[in-house]
Amino acid sequence: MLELRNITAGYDTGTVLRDVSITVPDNAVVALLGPNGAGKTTLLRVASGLLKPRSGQILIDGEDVTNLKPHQLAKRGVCHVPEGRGIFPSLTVTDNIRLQAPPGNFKASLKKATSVFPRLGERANQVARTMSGGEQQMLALSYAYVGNPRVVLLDEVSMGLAPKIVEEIFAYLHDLSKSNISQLLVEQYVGQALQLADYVYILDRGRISFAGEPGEISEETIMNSYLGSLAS
Ligand SMILES: Nc1ncnc2c1ncn2[C@@H]1O[C@H](COP(=O)(O)OP(=O)(O)OP(=O)(O)O)[C@@H](O)[C@H]1O
Repeated sequence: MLELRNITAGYDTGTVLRDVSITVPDNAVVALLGPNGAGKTTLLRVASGLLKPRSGQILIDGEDVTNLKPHQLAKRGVCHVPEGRGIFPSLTVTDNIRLQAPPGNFKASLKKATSVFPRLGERANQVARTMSGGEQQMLALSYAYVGNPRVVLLDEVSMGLAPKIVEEIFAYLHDLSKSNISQLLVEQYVGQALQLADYVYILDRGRISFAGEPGEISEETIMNSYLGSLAS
């Protein structure tokens, strides 16, 4: 279980998150929704160790891991698929997977990635930057399958993709949710995120404004809260 407890964090320009607490239980999908600029990406960066919080704690199974570096958190099973994909654009598909595979596990990882995403198998020797947006996103998502993580932090993985590819991506996330890997999902497709999620948090201007199960809140209420936030 991954827990962010009473997190306050921000940048030189100011505080972004104030006293934010969220829990990602084992084998659960947690959707983190909220309007632009609410602090969702910032919260994922705190969870993966890229941004140190000013106060608060990160806990894995109750153990305080707040001071661990990103690569140490990755070793503990936290896999971050950042906005903008986080792949190595000048490397081939195969080399990207090689870098993500656990030591000594490259061949098995390549096999796993290409069985989940056959398109990656067809493009194994292609340089990542020359692939379509959807293919690049599959490569980024394959990290969640090959690295053997416990929790995957997914930052707007559907961003900028055609509706058909978005559908495919959600189908993969659905598959992923059947394995014993948890997801913390930041998504602009609120309806799809609600369908997939076991728990939902809404972040508004750096604070949690709703925490509960998807059945407790409608897509319409969420969209209205986005509009309210923009208007004020
Ligand atoms: N590296 C940075 N330096 C300074 N300010 C930043 C930095 N990154 C983000 N911010 C600011 O922090 C606030 C929250 O940004 P963040 O990207 O976390 O929001 P978000 O909820 O993910 O938004 P979006 O849905 O638009 O991606 C914004 O006001 C943003 O301008």
